[in-house]
Amino acid sequence: MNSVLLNNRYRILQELGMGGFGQTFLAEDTQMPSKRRCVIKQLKPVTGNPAVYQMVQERFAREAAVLEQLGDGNAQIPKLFAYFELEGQFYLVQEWIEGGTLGKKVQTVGTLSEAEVRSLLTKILPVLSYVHSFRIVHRDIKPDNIMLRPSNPGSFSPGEDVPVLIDFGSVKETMATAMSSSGGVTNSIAIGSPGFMSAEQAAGRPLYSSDLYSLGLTAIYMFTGKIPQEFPTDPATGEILWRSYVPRVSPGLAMVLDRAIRFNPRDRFPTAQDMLDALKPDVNSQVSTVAVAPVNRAPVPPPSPSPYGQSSPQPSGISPRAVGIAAAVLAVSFLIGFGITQNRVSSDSPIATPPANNPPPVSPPSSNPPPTQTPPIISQPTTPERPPVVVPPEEPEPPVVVPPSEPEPPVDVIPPTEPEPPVDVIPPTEPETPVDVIPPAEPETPVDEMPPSEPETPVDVTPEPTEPVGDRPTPEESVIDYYSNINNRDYSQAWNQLDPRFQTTQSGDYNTYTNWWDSVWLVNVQDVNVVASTPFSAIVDTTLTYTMQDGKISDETLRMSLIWDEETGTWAIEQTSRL
Ligand SMILES: Nc1ncnc2c1ncn2[C@@H]1O[C@H](COP(=O)(O)OP(=O)(O)OP(=O)(O)O)[C@@H](O)[C@H]1O
Repeated sequence: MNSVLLNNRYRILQELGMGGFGQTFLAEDTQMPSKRRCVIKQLKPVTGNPAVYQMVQERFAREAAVLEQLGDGNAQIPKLFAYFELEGQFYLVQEWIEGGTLGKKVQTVGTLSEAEVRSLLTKILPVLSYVHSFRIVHRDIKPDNIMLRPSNPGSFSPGEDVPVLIDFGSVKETMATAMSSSGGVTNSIAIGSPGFMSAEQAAGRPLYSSDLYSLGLTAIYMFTGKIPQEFPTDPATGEILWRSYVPRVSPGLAMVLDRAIRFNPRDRFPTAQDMLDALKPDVNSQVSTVAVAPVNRAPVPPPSPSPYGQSSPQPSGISPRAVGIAAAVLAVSFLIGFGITQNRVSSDSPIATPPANNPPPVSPPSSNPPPTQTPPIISQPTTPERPPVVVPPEEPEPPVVVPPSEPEPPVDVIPPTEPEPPVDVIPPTEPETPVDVIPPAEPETPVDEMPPSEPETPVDVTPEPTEPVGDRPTPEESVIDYYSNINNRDYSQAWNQLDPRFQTTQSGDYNTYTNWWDSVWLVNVQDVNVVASTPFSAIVDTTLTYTMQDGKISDETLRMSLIWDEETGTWAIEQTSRL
């Protein structure tokens, strides 16, 4: 392969890694005067279906645009130099980051001191904050995906390392696009790395705080050289019990890490900035006691291949209990069901929908009869008089850089938060077969591979996925984005994805809407299937699994009517009804 120029331009110098979606190479760009080095990431889509492949192509182009934007705006994210498609495979050409990964460093020089851990966290959190401001969840924060670039190349001074985030999950997720057995679009696996991945992310619904969870476990790895699966968990709460392995950590930092890795996202820091603030000595006096723990410079055993072929650090001997923890997370995934994963809550993404059947337009599931709804009929083309996007008064429209809007963590852990139903709305009843998913039960069989979300071989497309018009989002994408907003507690964005008529006639008011959704911990989109569509309207059947705050789970399928709003360039949810 050395003599061959990839895309008539890039000379492959060396393979850097091989993962579940392809390979990563170090290459030189023969069309640059300097023959500068670059990293080429080759990605193979999982689908063999031509219709899905076209969708992958389009998503890949969009994700590449996001990666370009991210890399251009932050020195701690590799720049995207180019992207292309060749013989059915997709390629990203990225800036080569000098240095090694954090995982490699711990393996070679040993665990880090508290000062070093703090320093790295303080340098990484602003990058995560930046990434989240683009409404993107990285989804694969772990020691092997943090490069340490010496600030002074040539000298290796641990304190001066600048962490660089590599390997964003969104592109891999795009490659995982597949056709579900019902003909809808789905993702075949959850993206992330077992152990470092939170339960909600394993279930296909990553939140901003999922990255903070992974970062917290990465920090604990820096301290201990142990991957998350090596720690026991509290059987009652699901929390990872790591403190006894780092006896000399200062209480302040221990508290920060404890909160970052809480099982329930509501108990974590809502934003990267919050976590950064908590690390500052002036905010948390306990943190000011920087206990410099003696550094164990004994190298950590080298990693063995992870399920995705990534060089995740692995224990030399994983205890059965540790394996059980990983399996527990995956068990939760199974319980909730792997669904369509849309990590990026794109600003160009329209559409949203509340669980139809319920009272308020955007509310949690219920087994009660839904309010009478108009039968699903393809709606009229968008009326020119359609009012502009309504911004709820309670939550002003986020600024250009949209901050993550996860809810403030409650004081208590996983409180039953069934809100009072609105007067004119039938409250959702308890799901018939509640399943306890918080905390995860110890699974019987350890699983160290991500299971495919769609167990059956995909069936041919019926009907074809909607054809995007230009850069228009598809109805499927819009539905997915809507629920991503719900899961990210970005209610104002979700509310704006409802047609104004739907807002007033079905949802009651914005407060009702948010109260209802607050009773839902996670909505997992299992399947999105376009039943009929025109350029102006679409009927979409969406199968959802709701995990309530109290751990109960219920499923429902909604028939959603979407209309195209030319003014905002988005699909709006006009009405929903339960099938
Ligand atoms: N921009 C970069 N600069 C320098 N080295 C990089 C860069 N990107 C990746 N690498 C190196 O290549 C290795 C493998 O890359 P990467 O993690 O992106 O893919 P992978 O492990 O092959 O598969 P997967 O995408 O499934 O994780 C990394 O661990 C890192 O050492």
